[in-house]
Amino acid sequence: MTYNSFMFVGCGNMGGAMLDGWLAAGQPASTFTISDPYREDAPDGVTLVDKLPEKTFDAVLLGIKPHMLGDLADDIAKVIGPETVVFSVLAGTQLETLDEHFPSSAARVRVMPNLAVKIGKAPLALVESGLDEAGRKRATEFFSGIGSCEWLPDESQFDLVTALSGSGPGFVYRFIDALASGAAAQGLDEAQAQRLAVQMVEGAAALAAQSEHSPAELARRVASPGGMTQKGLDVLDENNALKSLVENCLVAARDRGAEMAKEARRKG
Ligand SMILES: NC(=O)C1=CN([C@@H]2O[C@H](COP(=O)(O)OP(=O)(O)OC[C@H]3O[C@@H](n4cnc5c(N)ncnc54)[C@H](O)[C@@H]3O)[C@@H](O)[C@H]2O)C=CC1
Ligand SMILES: O=C(O)[C@@H]1CCC=N1
Repeated sequence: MTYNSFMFVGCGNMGGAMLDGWLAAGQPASTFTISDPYREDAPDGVTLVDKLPEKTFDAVLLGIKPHMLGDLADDIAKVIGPETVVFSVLAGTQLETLDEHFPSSAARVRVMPNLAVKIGKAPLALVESGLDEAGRKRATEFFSGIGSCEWLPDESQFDLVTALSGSGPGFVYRFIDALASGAAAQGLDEAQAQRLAVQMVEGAAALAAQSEHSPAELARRVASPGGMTQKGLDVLDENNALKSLVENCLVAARDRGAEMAKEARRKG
């Protein structure tokens, strides 16, 4: 199921990755329009406009930076009619803010993707205001082309989910980089260390996704008693070092979401 006319307002890293993902999943290019003044081109068949047209769309996806919404909302409202579903990937921008800016839309949906939408492998957290059952089904089918949908019952954990699955790739890339640079510091060729680290994480994640065992159990299975892995895990586990570092990282990212929500309300 699709939206016959789908507008991206802002199509940079995130919007662009979503568009690439939908095109790769077989969505017709002709259904997509991009409004992004800094974009010079669009994929074949996708319409690029230099200002918002005088017509409404079935769906509008906000892919701008969160702090821009207050200034742009009145202009964006021109492409939103009573049938339009507004999707927002804006970190920290709450449904209440979207409801205030776009009261005449059919529904507002916060979506938290990550850059893996480009290859159809992102977790997508969604929470909505105003969607009926059919609208929810349509959104689920459409977004399933670029990842797997997880609807949340309300917004209370949305910032935490953003930290986990939206920001998460950034944290994982940092860990991969630390593995590669640690091995390089110990004498391995830098490029080879990076290749090994990336392939190892790709395979480990794919296996965890298929496995009947939890990640904790899988770690236990890698570590032979008295062997090498256990010695390494002991370093990560000493004083709960890795777990508390990662929890602090998630909390810091989550709490920034609440600050951004306040900033967005002030600008609205
Ligand atoms: N980058 C990521 O991994 C993720 C980003 N997000 C959210 O995605 C949104 C966009 O982030 P990125 O794509 O990373 O930033 P970005 O800077 O790459 O994209 C923003 C786009 O907005 C465009 N833009 C600027 N002024 C505009 C205007 N007046 N009208 C239309 N477009 C305009 C820019 O040219 C740019 O292409 C943010 O709200 C962020 O919270 C959410 C999840 C993950
Ligand atoms: O850093 C940010 O604010 C956004 C949210 C998730 C990923 N990027």
